[in-house]
Amino acid sequence: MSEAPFEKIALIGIGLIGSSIARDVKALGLAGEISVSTRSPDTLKRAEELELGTSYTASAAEAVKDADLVIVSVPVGASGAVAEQIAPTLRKGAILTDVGSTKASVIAQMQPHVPEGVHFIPGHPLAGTEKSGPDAGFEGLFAGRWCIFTPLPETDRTALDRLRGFWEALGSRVDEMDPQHHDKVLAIVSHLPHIIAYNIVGTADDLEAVTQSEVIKYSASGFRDFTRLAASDPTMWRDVCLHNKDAILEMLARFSEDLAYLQRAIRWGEGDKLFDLFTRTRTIRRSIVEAGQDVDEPDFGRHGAAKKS
Ligand SMILES: NC(=O)C1=CN([C@@H]2O[C@H](COP(=O)(O)OP(=O)(O)OC[C@H]3O[C@@H](n4cnc5c(N)ncnc54)[C@H](O)[C@@H]3O)[C@@H](O)[C@H]2O)C=CC1
Ligand SMILES: O=C(O)C(=O)Cc1ccc(O)cc1
Repeated sequence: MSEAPFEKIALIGIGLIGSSIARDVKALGLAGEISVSTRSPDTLKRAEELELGTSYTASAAEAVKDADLVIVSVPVGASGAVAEQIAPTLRKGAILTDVGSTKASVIAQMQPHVPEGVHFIPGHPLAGTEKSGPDAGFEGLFAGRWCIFTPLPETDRTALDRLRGFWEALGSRVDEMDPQHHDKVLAIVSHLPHIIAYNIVGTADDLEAVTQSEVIKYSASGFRDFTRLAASDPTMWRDVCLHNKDAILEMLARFSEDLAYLQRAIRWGEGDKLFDLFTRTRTIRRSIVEAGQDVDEPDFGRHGAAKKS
């Protein structure tokens, strides 16, 4: 029998992302042991019922002992506290990574606690859903999706290649980026769409002239797409907003300017302006579909692509 690439993987946080990683690690035999730790006793119990790991503990410090790979999958606002808890028991030579949706803030919170000899490689898989908790995870979530690393200048290349191999085994494609650039890119492609969704659904809920039951009864598919995003985890998205504040505010300012342009064009009946914008945006959608990034298409990236050699 061939040896697993990692002796022991510690998963700190076992919600949608942590539990999806656990399912893949198990299915693909990537670790000899999987220790699971999370703050909430109910979640830890559920992870055990789902047999996501080989050991379970409420103590993150206990979980990381002897682990050669530690993956922190908690809301970004909790990353600093987790790093502080695990610092004293991290094994020398271990790889420490995370999956947080913002990177500059996670680095600022975690790096000061990382002991000498531990390889800290911040990461972000661009894969997920609006659901949360250990039951929401599934095998193959990361297949065909990007995982972005935002390594520090001093990051050890051998450790980085090892972590790259891990994500590639899960079926992901890996890219590297500067953390500030990551935060700007994600602000427009992920954070703003969620904020817009929360806002439009909130606006619909606040209307006096249209009842809530009418919104539900007549919701067209466009509105339904927004409600899916607006059902995303409130803790996670509160943290994303607070921890990528500058980039989000910058993108929101641009968005508001462009919205004012549209508003003006509608007010003054400038159909050509509307038509030109709507034509330009169509090509973006077509490029996404052509690049194979349209995961809403049935069966894309969901069924065992990670298992293909
Ligand atoms: N949900 C998504 O689609 C994606 C989320 N992410 C990022 O992944 C991370 C985890 O997100 P999800 O798995 O979706 O969240 P989740 O809500 O499903 O799970 C979060 C886990 O963290 C634990 N936790 C919370 N605070 C903690 C603390 N202080 N100490 C220890 N454990 C704690 C919870 O008990 C739970 O096990 C977040 O940083 C998020 O930004 C990244 C890509 C996609
Ligand atoms: O559910 C969706 O459409 C998402 O966009 C999931 C998602 C949420 C947060 C991330 O940092 C990455 C992916």
